[in-house]
Parts: sequence; C-alpha cells; structure tokens
Amino acid sequence: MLRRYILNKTNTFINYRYASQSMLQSTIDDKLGIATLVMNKPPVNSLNLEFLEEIKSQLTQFKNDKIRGMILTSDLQKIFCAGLDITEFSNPNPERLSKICTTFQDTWLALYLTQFPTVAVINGHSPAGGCLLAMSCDYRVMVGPNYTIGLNETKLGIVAPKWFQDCMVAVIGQRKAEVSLTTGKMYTTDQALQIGLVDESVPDVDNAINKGIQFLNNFQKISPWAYKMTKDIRRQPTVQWLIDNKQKDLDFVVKSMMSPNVQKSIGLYLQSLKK
Ligand SMILES: CC/C=C\C/C=C\C/C=C/CC/C=C/CC(=O)SCCNC(=O)CCNC(=O)[C@H](O)C(C)(C)COP(=O)(O)OP(=O)(O)OC[C@H]1O[C@@H](n2cnc3c(N)ncnc32)[C@H](O)[C@@H]1OP(=O)(O)O
Repeated sequence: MLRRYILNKTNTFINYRYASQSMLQSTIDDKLGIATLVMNKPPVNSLNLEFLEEIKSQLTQFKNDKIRGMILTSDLQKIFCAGLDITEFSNPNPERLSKICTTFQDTWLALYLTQFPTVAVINGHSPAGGCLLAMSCDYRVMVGPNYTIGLNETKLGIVAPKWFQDCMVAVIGQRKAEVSLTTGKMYTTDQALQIGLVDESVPDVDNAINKGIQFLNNFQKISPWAYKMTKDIRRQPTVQWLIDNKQKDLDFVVKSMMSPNVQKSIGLYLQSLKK
C-alpha cells in the first residue's frame, strides 16, 4: 500500500525495481537512486530472527545496488516497529536467543554504518528496538501527534545494551539519554521533536516521505566518499565497542534473559500486553 503511494506521490519513481520478501518490501528508484525499505510484518513488525535476517540481507543487497539513499518505513497502520519480538524472551531457548542476539548486532552494524544516507519515516509507534532502528538512521521524520517513541527496556525489567544506549546518547546527548533510559520513557511525537529524538514532525505520511526525500536530496552535491568517511569518524567509537565486545554483549543478554527475575518481569509485561 505504502509502496504504491510512494510511487504515485513522487511521480519520479518511473524506473524502479521492486523486490518483495514476505515481511519486507524494497523499491529502488533508478532515476533518483533512492531505495525504500518497507517493513510489513503484522501485527506490529516485531523483530524475530527471520525478520532480522531479511533486513540484514536487504541492507547488504542495497550495498551492491549502489543506491544513493534509503528510506526506512512501515506498511502497518499505527506501528513503525514494536522492537524485538518479546515472545522470544519468554522461556527462551539459549541457542536461538544467541542467534537472535548475534543477528541483531550484525543488522544494527549494517544499518548504522551504511555507505549511503538513511531516513526513518516513523509512521507509527516505535518502542525499544524500533526506536533503535530509527535512531540508527541519519535523519528521522515522525508522523504526529499520536504516536510514541523511546527506549522503554527498563519498563520490561531488562537492560538496553550499551550500543542501544550509546546510539541514544549520540542523538539526544548524555543527560537526556540517561533520564530517558533509566525511566524507560516513551515520548509523543511533539516531545520527541522537542528533545531532538526526531528531526521533524509532520501530520501525515505523505509529508513525511516528501521530507525524507528532501533530506536525501541534500546529498546530491556531497561526495559519497566524504559522506561515508565523516559518518564513520562520528560513529566509530560506538561501533568499535560492539565489534570488540560482541561475545561479552551476547553473554550478558543471554545470561540476564535466563534469570528468574527477568523471566518474571517479561511474563508480567507480556500479560499486560495481552490485556
Ligand atoms: C530475543 C532477543 C535476544 C537478544 C536480543 C539481541 C540483542 C540485544 C538485545 C537486547 C536485550 C534487550 C533489548 C530489547 C529491545 C526490545 O526491543 S524489547 C521489545 C519492547 N517492545 C515493547 O515494549 C512494545 C510492546 N508493544 C506495545 O507497546 C504495543 O503493542 C504497541 C504500541 C507497539 C502497539 O499497540 P496496539 O496497536 O494497541 O497493539 P497491541 O498492543 O494490541 O499489540 C498487538 C499484538 O502484538 C503483540 N505485540 C506487541 N508488541 C510486541 C512485541 N514487541 N513482540 C511480540 N509481540 C508483540 C501484542 O501482544 C498483541 O498480541 P495479541 O494480538 O494480543 O496476541
């Protein structure tokens, strides 16, 4: 639905390539060199192992396609992405949990370090891992006023890994990130704009896509090499920490997820969602 809208709206996607895996749709406008990656995994685009693998593989494909920019958005009504699939946390199989963790680390590295500029068009709620995906893009346009975004992990009784936290610090600064993270605060679109968690707020998705394209057009006169080097220098410390500590990070997540206290919190949180 959204893909069709983008094609009609911009009227520029004349020469486009379209690829659809079941949960992810990608469109490349050959004229503009802009790719659109649309998440479509009802009901809430929760990130499980298979979905993460698809996202990672599509990002790798875009690298080969040599696109000039990418928009990440959702085809679902009211939801950008609900974060990691919480059912995966409940009584988890340690092997599968480790695989999800590693795949999520790799997907994030691929998204955070793209050689092309990226925009998150946040057209719905975006908690936790959904917020991380948005924060990892170069620019965020959020549809308002009724959606929410934030890293709410403490509300589930779990801990956002260091790379989640550092990513938030990079976007909104140390003090605001510390308060947001410890309280697990979810921000409305207007609040998110006020603290700089998103760059623009617009009333509807049409405007959001247009703003995203406008942002990407800024790079028409920027050398791709200068862009990528600059981004790497800015993002290197966070990335390097994860590369150097991948196993430690994974061990911490798996160990803490298996603990009875965390399992109790996850169980209660899942029950509250069902209600
Ligand atoms: C397994 C992971 C292993 C390793 C991790 C790897 C690396 C490092 C990891 C990190 C460690 C910890 C980090 C975690 C990050 C996360 O992302 S945790 C996920 C946090 N997400 C949330 O808290 C979102 C909860 N959901 C909501 O707030 C609402 O559902 C939402 C606002 C998104 C939508 O509201 P609404 O439109 O009213 O829909 P419903 O609430 O009715 O939901 C519809 C059905 O979807 C189910 N659901 C919702 N969110 C999730 C989810 N994240 N995972 C799985 N399922 C979800 C919900 O229960 C409903 O199901 P039902 O229809 O009742 O069966």
